Amino acid sequence: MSERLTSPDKQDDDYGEHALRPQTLADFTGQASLRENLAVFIAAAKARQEPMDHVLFHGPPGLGKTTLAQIVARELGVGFRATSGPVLQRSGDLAAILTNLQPRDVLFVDEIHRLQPAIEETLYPAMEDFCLDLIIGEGPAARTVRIDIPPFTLIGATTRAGLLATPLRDRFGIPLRLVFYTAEELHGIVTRGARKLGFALSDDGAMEIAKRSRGTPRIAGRLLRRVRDFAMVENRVADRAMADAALKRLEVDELGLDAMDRRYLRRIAEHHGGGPVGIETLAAALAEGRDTLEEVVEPYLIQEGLVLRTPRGRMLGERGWRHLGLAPPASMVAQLDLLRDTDS
Ligand SMILES: Nc1ncnc2c1ncn2[C@@H]1O[C@H](COP(=O)(O)OP(=O)(O)OP(=O)(O)O)[C@@H](O)[C@H]1O
Ligand SMILES: [Mg+2]
Repeated sequence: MSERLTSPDKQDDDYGEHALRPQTLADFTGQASLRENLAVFIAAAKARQEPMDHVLFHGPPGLGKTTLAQIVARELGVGFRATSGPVLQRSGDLAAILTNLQPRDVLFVDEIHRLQPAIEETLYPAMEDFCLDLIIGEGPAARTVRIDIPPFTLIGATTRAGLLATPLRDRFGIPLRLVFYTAEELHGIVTRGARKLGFALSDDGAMEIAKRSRGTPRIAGRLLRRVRDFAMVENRVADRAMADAALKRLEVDELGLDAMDRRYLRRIAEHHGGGPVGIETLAAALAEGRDTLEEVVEPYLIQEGLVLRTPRGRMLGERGWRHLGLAPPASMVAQLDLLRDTDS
């Protein structure tokens, strides 16, 4: 997919993110209940001087999974080692990492739903009993030796918890789901970010960015940096009008949707009468990967009621019709009412 300003996916120019990344749990805005739970587990593990139980962070991209993993290690006062599902190619790679950990260290595995099956198998005894089953030799002479590894905390992150094998998912004692941020929370994040970047952003300017960030801190940070560019060049304080003008020029609309989102919504409205339409059909028509639609485009549209996921495919929600400036056909209104009734 081409680089979209409002895509929650990580992009090349996001190196600017590091400056904004919160370093402690207290510094981390939003995800209140998740944060409270984590604080308890961290305190308990520290008091017992044991490794914390394994944690799985799942939720849409850009909500803070990697950030939280780093914070957990820092708060526990242990080392942090990071790798990812696609990077780990051989069991030996994983064994090398595991045997080199210090006791109670955090091993962070990003995109854990993309682990090779053989590596998953290696991980099971490591997670459960802190040991590895190594195969020594080849052919009939091959034998397995079990070796101990330092007790550690595995922190997995995934945008697709549904794709995790059940035995793997079950081995995480602490599964935590991240949710989209409210505009108020993003307002706080944006305000703090502006302060860190040392630029003048008014309160309503911050709110304008917050409301258009698709509930996602990564996008908020990105929009903040772009608005700052405009403010610098025009030598103005970034207030609401300034932020609005900048975001309009970047084709980010009032709901934070960009051209891709609107293309997706319009496709359902104009070619499928509001749906239901299958995800594969949509992906082909929009020339996008199904994964991208499901992981990156749809979660926010669904959460905002612009799109509904039904057993028979995607439907445009009432809000989706309105956002396009269209009225849903009468037959569609009846269907949507029905769906709403079964929902509640
Ligand atoms: N609660 C927060 N407060 C302030 N900034 C945040 C918060 N959560 C995330 N961020 C910012 O958003 C950026 C993206 O967060 P992060 O990389 O942790 O997301 P992620 O969930 O790991 O995404 P992905 O699924 O793409 O790996 C961070 O660099 C950080 O600057
Ligand atoms: Mg991440």
